Amino acid sequence: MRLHACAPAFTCGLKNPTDTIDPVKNFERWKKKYNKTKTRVKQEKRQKRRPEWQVEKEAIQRLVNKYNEINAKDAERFSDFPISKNTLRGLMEAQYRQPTEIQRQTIGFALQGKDVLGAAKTGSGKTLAFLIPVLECLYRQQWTAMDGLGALIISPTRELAYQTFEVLRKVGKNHEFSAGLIIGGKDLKNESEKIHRTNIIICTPGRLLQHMDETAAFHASDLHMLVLDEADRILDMGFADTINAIVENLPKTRQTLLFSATQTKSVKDLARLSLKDPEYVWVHEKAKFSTPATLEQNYVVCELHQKVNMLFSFIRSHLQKKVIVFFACCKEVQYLFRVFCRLRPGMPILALHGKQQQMKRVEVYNDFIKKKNAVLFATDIAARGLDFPAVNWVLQFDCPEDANTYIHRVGRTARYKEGGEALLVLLPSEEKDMVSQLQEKKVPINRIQVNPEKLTSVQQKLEAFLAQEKEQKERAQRCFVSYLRSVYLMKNKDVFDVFQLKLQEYAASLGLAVAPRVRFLNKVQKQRADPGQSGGLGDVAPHEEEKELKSFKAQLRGDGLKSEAQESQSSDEEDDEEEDEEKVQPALLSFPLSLQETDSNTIKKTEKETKFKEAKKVLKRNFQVNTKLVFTEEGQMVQQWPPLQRTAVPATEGEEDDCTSGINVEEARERLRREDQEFDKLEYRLKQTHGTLPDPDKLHYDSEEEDDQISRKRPRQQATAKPLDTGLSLAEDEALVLHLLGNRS
Ligand SMILES: Nc1ncnc2c1ncn2[C@@H]1O[C@H](COP(=O)(O)OP(=O)(O)OP(=O)(O)O)[C@@H](O)[C@H]1O
Repeated sequence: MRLHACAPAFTCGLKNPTDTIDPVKNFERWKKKYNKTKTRVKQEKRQKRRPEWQVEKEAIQRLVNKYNEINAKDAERFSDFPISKNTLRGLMEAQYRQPTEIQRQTIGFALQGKDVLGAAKTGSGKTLAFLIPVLECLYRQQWTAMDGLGALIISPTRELAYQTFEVLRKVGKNHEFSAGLIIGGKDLKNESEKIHRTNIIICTPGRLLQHMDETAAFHASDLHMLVLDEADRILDMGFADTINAIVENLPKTRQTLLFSATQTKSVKDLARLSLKDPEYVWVHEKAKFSTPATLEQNYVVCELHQKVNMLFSFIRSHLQKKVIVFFACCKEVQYLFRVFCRLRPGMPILALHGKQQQMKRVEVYNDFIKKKNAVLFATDIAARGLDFPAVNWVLQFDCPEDANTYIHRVGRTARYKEGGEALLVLLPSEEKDMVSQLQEKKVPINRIQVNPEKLTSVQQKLEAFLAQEKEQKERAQRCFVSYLRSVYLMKNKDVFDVFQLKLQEYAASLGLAVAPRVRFLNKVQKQRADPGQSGGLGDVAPHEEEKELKSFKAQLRGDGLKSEAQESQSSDEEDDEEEDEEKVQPALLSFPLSLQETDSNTIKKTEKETKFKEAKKVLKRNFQVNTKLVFTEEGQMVQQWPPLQRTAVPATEGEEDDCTSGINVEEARERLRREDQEFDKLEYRLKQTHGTLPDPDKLHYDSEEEDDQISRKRPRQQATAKPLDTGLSLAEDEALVLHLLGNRS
């Protein structure tokens, strides 16, 4: 018997044949199962009768109970973290399955409610590292539209804010929260109506502060989480006041997350944000290099007057690549973009800088994302955080301000396990100190040689363009002055020395026959020669000079942040003009995360209608239709924009024809000389009247408008010569007009 009793242990689950035929035992087994199912069904019914929020609350509690058990080391998938089903589904649908290192190491701390300072190389996935905790934080609180602002994400640039908003839309689409993008624009009223119902705000600092100051219904007293993306940039001296003022309006109980690729542990910064025992997560602190391993980095030393030729030659030899070229200031981008379009290197050229109006910036951003091969001319506005897919090359045409800026710029390529190449162009005077700075920051960079004989010279062509187009010449002059000013304002005088630059050669390389007068340099030179003289730049107190320097640099780079921060006080005529343009655009995109697709579709629809209407208007406006359309070998239409404009100096006989049959360089030079004479005469006359020469920057102030905007200040006859901006490229416009004309005839 005993043996029998033990038998099941040895039979390994084999049933006793007598069981199957014993009806009593069978019945008991059935009854047991039946009772179990009955209780489960009863429980489920009871559960269903309970309100949804209560069920959710229990689910939340189950998640929260697991927070203390989070083991970052073992988390191989997002589902290994105790995060809500809605977030997990959003991540899966966006094809995010395994967390990256920075995500693995920070999500746990953030879920536990700790303040986090996260730093990891560029392209390592910092955005999700803060977006997931933001969604989970509000989910935990069962946040609703009625609760107002729950999380605030501050970005240094509008582009980065826009990009973060897009990622949030993707991963947060299964949640019910509303999200808003506040990145400038003047339509405060429209924003004010929605802002108090927005749960997650992604913003640039200036605009947010404006709402805090001016929108009565808006308050952040219930804020649970503050995120500073690219924290070191936001906490930079130039933005300190804005951040201080914002933080004053936030509750002290909030949780704070700071992320950047180049983070400092500056005690001052942390005190400003009142962080509470923050967790420092520096993923690549012990890494041999501070840039991605898949990034190949080189530099060349090139004379200033050879840089434009080098850029052209570089582009010509990388026609099938996606390239970003970084410049020191907006006016360089504006000028070189235009002339490079006209040089037709054989690939699409785009430009992104802070003087463009917001819609244009977004359009360029999206355009560049879509393109397979293209070159983007940009200021440092594009240096941080932007995630352009498949960028092969980053070329730094102008030396970056410091090693951190270098790291962020090159970080636009070699993102998330991809490869990339970076080339830094240095002047002989910049080489020694910049290279040692980079080595200090653990940037592996090698010098390579460029054979000067292999460079294609474009100087003559530029001279010819400037001879044909007065506006272009003015742009070249402003580019010249702005570049020098940007060099002069650089803090690190060991790297940047404006007095070592050969001005005449540089001017010539831009196509200018004569180097424009640079008033501030003359002033400094005088000051140097006669240090006792008062009223010069040397009189400025050091800290004031620094402040001025910071603010001016922000303007030069056109990084949007500073101009936003000081929007209301800006005395810069150009910015005013631009902000007026922005008035017509809604600056707040606010709607539940799941509904956003519909809204963007509506915007597109209306855009299309107006393009057609505008094209019809173009027909009525003596549009020049007999213009050559040029295609590359791959069949892509070559940009014909910007259109030609006539010079102020009347052309001699025969010169007119040159526009269509190529460029007569000699005649163009002659014209340029005559124009310079005219310019000198004008200067002389002005000097007679005012006693001092005008600043070339100010003299041409009114032509500083948006790239493809029609200047409201330009003389009438020039304004009519400009084509109407239809929102299409000129080539597309022309094709459309030709098509319409064809239909009429
Ligand atoms: N877990 C993940 N799985 C797959 N791809 C990811 C993951 N996390 C991020 N990525 C992708 O990696 C790329 C870089 O991410 P992200 O822009 O967040 O980097 P970053 O660290 O913020 O870079 P930067 O310092 O330049 O701002 C993006 O294209 C993103 O979609």
